[in-house]
Parts: sequence; C-alpha cells; structure tokens
Amino acid sequence: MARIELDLAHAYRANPKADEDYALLPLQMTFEDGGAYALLGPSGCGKTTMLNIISGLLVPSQGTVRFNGKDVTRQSPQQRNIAQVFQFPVIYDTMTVAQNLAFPLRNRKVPAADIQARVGRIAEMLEMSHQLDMRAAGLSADQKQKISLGRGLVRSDVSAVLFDEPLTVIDPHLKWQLRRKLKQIHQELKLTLIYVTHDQVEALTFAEEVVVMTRGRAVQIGSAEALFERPAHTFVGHFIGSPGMNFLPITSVRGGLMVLGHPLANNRGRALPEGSLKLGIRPEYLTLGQAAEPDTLPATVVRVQDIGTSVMLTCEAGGHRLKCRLTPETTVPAVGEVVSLRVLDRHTCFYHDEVLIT
Ligand SMILES: Nc1ncnc2c1ncn2[C@@H]1O[C@H](COP(=O)(O)OP(=O)(O)OP(=O)(O)O)[C@@H](O)[C@H]1O
Repeated sequence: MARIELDLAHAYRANPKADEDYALLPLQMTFEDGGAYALLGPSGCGKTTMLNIISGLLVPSQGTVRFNGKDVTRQSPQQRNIAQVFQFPVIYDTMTVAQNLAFPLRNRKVPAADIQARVGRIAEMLEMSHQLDMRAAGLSADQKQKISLGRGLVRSDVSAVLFDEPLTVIDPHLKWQLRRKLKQIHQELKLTLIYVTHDQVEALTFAEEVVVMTRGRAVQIGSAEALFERPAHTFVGHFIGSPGMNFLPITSVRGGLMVLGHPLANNRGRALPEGSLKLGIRPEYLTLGQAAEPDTLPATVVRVQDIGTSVMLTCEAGGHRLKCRLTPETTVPAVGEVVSLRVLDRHTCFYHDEVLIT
C-alpha cells in the first residue's frame, strides 16, 4: 500500500493560460496509506482526470505524483501496482467466478494455496461463495460487477485500489448494500481505496475522507461531518445536503450585521471583517423564533412540504429563498404567514469570497 502525494496541475490543451484551460488547477494533496477516500463533484469537475493521474493512465502536464515518497509520475499502472474497477464489468465470461477472482493473483504468480484462501475470503465478503463454480457468462450485470469489485480487492499487495463510479450498473437496492459492504471490506483489508462518484450519498457512506471538487479545484477534503457542519466553500454547502445550505448576502458593520436590510446585533461573539460577506445556515439548523424576538429575520412562507419524517418550509425574504426543516414539535405555519427566522445560530457559517472565515 502507498501514501500518495500529488503536487500537480493538468491541462489537456497545450499552453494553458486561463483557469478554464485546466482540467485540474494546481493542487497539493495527500492520500494517506490505508485510507478510504471519495472524489466527489459534478460532471466535468476533474474527478476522472485525477483518478487517471493517480493510476498512471495519464501523465499530468505539470508536477509530480509520489508513492511513498518515490516519484512515479511517468510509471504505468502496472509499475505503480494499482488495481482498478471501472463503471462496467471487466471480466472473462468463459471463466468461472473463482477463476475470474483468481486471475490477478495467477498473473502475479501467487502460490495456489494462497490464491485459494484469498479468493475464498473475498467471495465470502462479497457474499459470492455459493457462486464460485458458476460461469460468469450466466450471471446478471449486477453479479458480474461484483466480480469486478472482487478482482479489484483480491490482491493484498497493491499500492491502491481505484474505483471509477463502480456502482453505476448496479440495481438500487443492491447498490445500497454494496456501499456498506465496501466500507466493511475496507475496515477489514485496510487497503488504500479511492472512489470516484458524483453521488453524495455514495461518497459519504463509503469514505472516511471526501474530496469535494468543482471546476478543476478540490475545495474541501473532510469527513462527512466536517462537510456538513463547516463547509469550507459555499460550493460544498450547496452540493452537500438535501437540500443544500441556505446562503444570504450580509454586510458586516461595527457592532453587528445587516441582513437584507435588517440590523441584527448578535453575531454570537464571532469576529467578522467589515464589508460584504455571506451567511450560510443549513435547513436542519434554521429555526423559527417569536415575532418579538430580536435578531430574527422576517420571511414569508411560500411552500409547506410534508416530506415524511419532517416538514420542509420554503420561505422568502428580500427575494431570497430559504429552506427550513422543522422539528416535529414545531407548529407548522401556513403559506403566506410571516415567520421570524433565527438565521444567527451557533451553526451559522460566514463566508468571504465564497471561502469560510468562521
Ligand atoms: N481526453 C480529454 N481531452 C480533452 N479534454 C478532456 C479530456 N478528458 C476530459 N476532458 C475535460 O476535462 C474536464 C474534466 O473532465 P473529467 O472527465 O476529469 O471530469 P469528471 O469530474 O470525471 O466528469 P464525469 O463525471 O462526467 O466523468 C472536463 O472539462 C472535460 O471536458
């Protein structure tokens, strides 16, 4: 296994000048040995580019890739000792499940007894023990992709296992099980795993650390909790959560804040620079105050949705929409009612130029 360090940038076109010319803007990043990481972001943000640079399928246009301190920038995936699992199954239809799982080990001339033990263990983890003697050709797309996952995980001597959206072809129910399974497998095998996805649930279930990417930039690397509680960039606030964080423009003045024309004195003792900032608060932390309560923002309820476990309010204030997930004990206001939103909570985050300041 390896500690992977990136200090690089990548542009597919020659002579890049503007930020838009880069698929990956200059970045420095370390994937610790034995960690489970997800690269998460919308289509085109640079996830696959980063994964291909780590695997050795792509040489970065600038900078270096190091495995355990050694420069591997120009080495192939084989030389780097990388295992990869792609979106679609890469298996041999004519072989049995066991032969498919054993293939990467046979290639490395692993002794037969060790192959049998390891294949048995991986099949058990993936709940495929009863299928070991079946031909792959007769299996469903889901089962074939499970074999691909197994082939990725079967070697214990790899630097890292890289997954590129591996659950795309999997049926939703099995997908849910496999995400958890992969997490358990990681805890047991302690391999370095890097997993590309655009699905936040998948990333947050599987990874210890999620790298959130947008437009060629890794804007935050953190645990599910950190991404939820303290988004380092407004993009992370928007992208993580369902729905995402609410944002409001504010002006910080000496002695308080102006929020959509309303002076709010209490910024909960946090030191803020003067000038134009943004306030961010998650729907889960936005609560309703009393009409006479100071430091609340008046807003009109425009939508009330019963979403099963809770009620989601959509409110409007000064042309901005805010979502508020009500706790079960809260009296639900009606559409058209004016409510008082406690936008300054201990969970409120403040941003300058889209970057978290406190
Ligand atoms: N071979 C290539 N040649 C030129 N541009 C490319 C190439 N591959 C990717 N790009 C561009 O680089 C940027 C990043 O693409 P990349 O595939 O890494 O993103 P992604 O986050 O993996 O997206 P997706 O989830 O859609 O695969 C995009 O603007 C894409 O159009």
